[in-house]
Amino acid sequence: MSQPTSETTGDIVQTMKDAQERAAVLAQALPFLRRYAGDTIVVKYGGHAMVDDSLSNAFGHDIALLKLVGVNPVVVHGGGPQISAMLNRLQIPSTFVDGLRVTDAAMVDVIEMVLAGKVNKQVAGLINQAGALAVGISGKDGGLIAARRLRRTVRDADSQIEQVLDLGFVGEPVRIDPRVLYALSGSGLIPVVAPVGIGEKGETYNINADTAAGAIAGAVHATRLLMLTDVPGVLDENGELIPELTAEEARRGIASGMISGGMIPKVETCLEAVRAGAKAAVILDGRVPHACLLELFTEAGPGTLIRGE
Ligand SMILES: Nc1ncnc2c1ncn2[C@@H]1O[C@H](COP(=O)(O)OP(=O)(O)O)[C@@H](O)[C@H]1O
Ligand SMILES: CC(=O)N[C@@H](CCC(=O)OP(=O)(O)O)C(=O)O
Repeated sequence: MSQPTSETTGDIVQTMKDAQERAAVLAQALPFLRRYAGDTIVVKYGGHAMVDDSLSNAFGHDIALLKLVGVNPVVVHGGGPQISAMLNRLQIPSTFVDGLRVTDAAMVDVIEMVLAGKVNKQVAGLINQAGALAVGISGKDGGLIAARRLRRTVRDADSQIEQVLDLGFVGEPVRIDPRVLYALSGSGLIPVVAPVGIGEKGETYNINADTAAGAIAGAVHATRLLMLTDVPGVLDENGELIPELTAEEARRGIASGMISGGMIPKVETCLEAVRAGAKAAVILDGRVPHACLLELFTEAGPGTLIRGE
């Protein structure tokens, strides 16, 4: 009988070590698996995160795994870059106010096609390919997101007169009817929601995906709202990650300018979600592979946690 060479012995030792490390990670996850069993976790999946194939596949696997271990994930996706690409092809220019795309009647048709069509099916497909069953719907299905025209006001610096801005068919959720989510989740399926809402007269509204995810997380009393973004979380003046932020600290951070730009609506959405009924919200780095699993099932919890007051 031939003796294994030292190289193959080394390989075997390494394989055993890898397996032991994996087993240790699984064992560490057990208390977290118990903690979240049967809970609803809302995950906001942004359009930028979708363009990297290996990250997208890891995301699909994470969501499928959550369902398999007894958690009820609800995915709310964005699609800003995908909408911009289609509008560019159609030579329709976009303008943004405070990160919101000003949306006229012609644009809202294109936006609904992109969000509730291509992107919605693509995200559901990622999860399906990972072995779970996801169903793509829009906020118009089952009356999930009743919306109205968003009213934005700005104050003129000189005259101090307030002006109402017309953002067209940009909507804000007024009522969430979660029955369609419960029906799907209760049947072993994973709802994947496009952030499109329906108005009183049947008109369609384009809703910022963060806002839609926050409203849904509040309405279903989600245990966690996970907001995947392109930074490690909320950073302080020195660029260090803030692991936990109270509502008061968040308000001070916005007032001082420490929290600015796109992070303002994100933090405000988290505050609104916990006010409305979510237990906590986490802003975390979607560029890290398996960010959702790391957040939920390890001590490391890599992002910024925002709890209710
Ligand atoms: N204190 C802060 N901590 C982290 N990011 C911040 C902070 N203040 C402003 N930002 C900016 O907010 C951005 C995240 O918001 P946004 O670009 O709208 O995210 P997304 O496209 O994922 O929705 C970060 O890339 C960063 O440039
Ligand atoms: C009103 C508004 O701005 N709606 C967004 C909807 C998509 C979105 O929010 O996508 P991300 O999460 O990928 O940015 C838009 O038109 O781009």
